[in-house]
Amino acid sequence: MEKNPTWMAVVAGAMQRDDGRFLLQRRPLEKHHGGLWEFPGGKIEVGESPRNALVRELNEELTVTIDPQDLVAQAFAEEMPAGGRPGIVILLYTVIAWQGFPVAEPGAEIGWFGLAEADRLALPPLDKALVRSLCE
Ligand SMILES: Nc1nc2c([nH]c(=O)n2[C@H]2C[C@H](O)[C@@H](COP(=O)(O)OP(=O)(O)OP(=O)(O)O)O2)c(=O)[nH]1
Repeated sequence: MEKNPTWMAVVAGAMQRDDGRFLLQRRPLEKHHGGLWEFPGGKIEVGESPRNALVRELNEELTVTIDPQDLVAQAFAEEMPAGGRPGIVILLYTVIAWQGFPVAEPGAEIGWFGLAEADRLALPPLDKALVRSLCE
């Protein structure tokens, strides 16, 4: 029997501005959870550590540069496999420092939201729990 073939490991970053707001980005419409707001991040690639995956994703998506040591484990959440889609384990890190000004990729949208406001946005189910972990 195959061991755990159906789970996907995803990393995401919580970037907080001096005014207390967090950066969220809107998923492209054609993707799973299209149009919903989420923390920037993505899938861990083969051979990559979670931290290095997040450093890469945030550079690709937002052009910012991050030292892996500036990532602090914040929360995790999981979604069971369903409808032929793999399960997801998502690891959220707080990004305590970054270099550069976050810029969205062409076609993508980013915004800065207070936690109460973020909680009212259309979020993927896992992100509800992740946003709430930041309120604790
Ligand atoms: N990046 C990100 N993905 C999330 C969040 N919440 C959540 O359920 N997901 C899900 C959506 C996707 O099924 C999966 C991540 O996939 P992705 O499409 O962002 O990853 P990626 O950039 O590596 O994808 P790809 O286009 O290169 O295939 O995790 C979140 O806050 N951030």
